[in-house]
Amino acid sequence: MDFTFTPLAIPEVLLIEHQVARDERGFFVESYREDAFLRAGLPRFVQDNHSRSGAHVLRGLHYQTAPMAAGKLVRCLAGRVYDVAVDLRRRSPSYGRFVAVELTGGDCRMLWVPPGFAHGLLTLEPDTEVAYKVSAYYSPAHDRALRWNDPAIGIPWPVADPLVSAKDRAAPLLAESDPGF
Ligand SMILES: Cc1cn([C@H]2C[C@H](O)[C@@H](COP(=O)(O)OP(=O)(O)O[C@H]3O[C@H](C)C(=O)[C@H](O)[C@H]3O)O2)c(=O)[nH]c1=O
Repeated sequence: MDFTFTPLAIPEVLLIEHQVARDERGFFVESYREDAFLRAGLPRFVQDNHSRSGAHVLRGLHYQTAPMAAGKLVRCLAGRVYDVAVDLRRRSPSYGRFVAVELTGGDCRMLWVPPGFAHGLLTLEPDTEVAYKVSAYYSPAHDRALRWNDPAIGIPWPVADPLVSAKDRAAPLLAESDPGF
């Protein structure tokens, strides 16, 4: 099965689509092939994550600092998410800008969020499940958060008052942070 890798408005962030084998039983996909992803310039992955959330839950904006900066290959398994990547690379022309896509369970699309970007997601339906591969192990010492509703980033989250963890509610603004990329 083939994959297509489409650069978004910030070209390092990719929307990845793949073929689907559908029949009367349902569907089958190859959701990942190392050879195709390495050929597309993505790194190898070392950890798989999976979260389930109720509706209108916002997780993020999160990133890990060097040398544990992690790229994330995000896929929605069930429900619907508004998924966001924020460019934290100081010398990038798109520093502080974001790209957002909506992913739904079974839509067979994934988002590649490279190292150097913060990632956040807002669930739009109950029992939404997201699975994502990461290119660096979780490291609490390098785990950082940015304020989800930082006006300097200006993400138009589709829900005004989502459920956000205490840690994320207390996250610093971009202007108060030094992600170091
Ligand atoms: C990320 C992570 C967390 N944890 C532990 C730490 C906490 O005890 C618990 C929940 O962690 P946290 O509240 O950081 O989980 P999320 O808010 O879903 O954060 C994630 O969601 C946003 C959208 C991301 O992009 C990151 O992958 C990740 O930060 O799992 C682990 O044990 N391993 C891990 O890799």
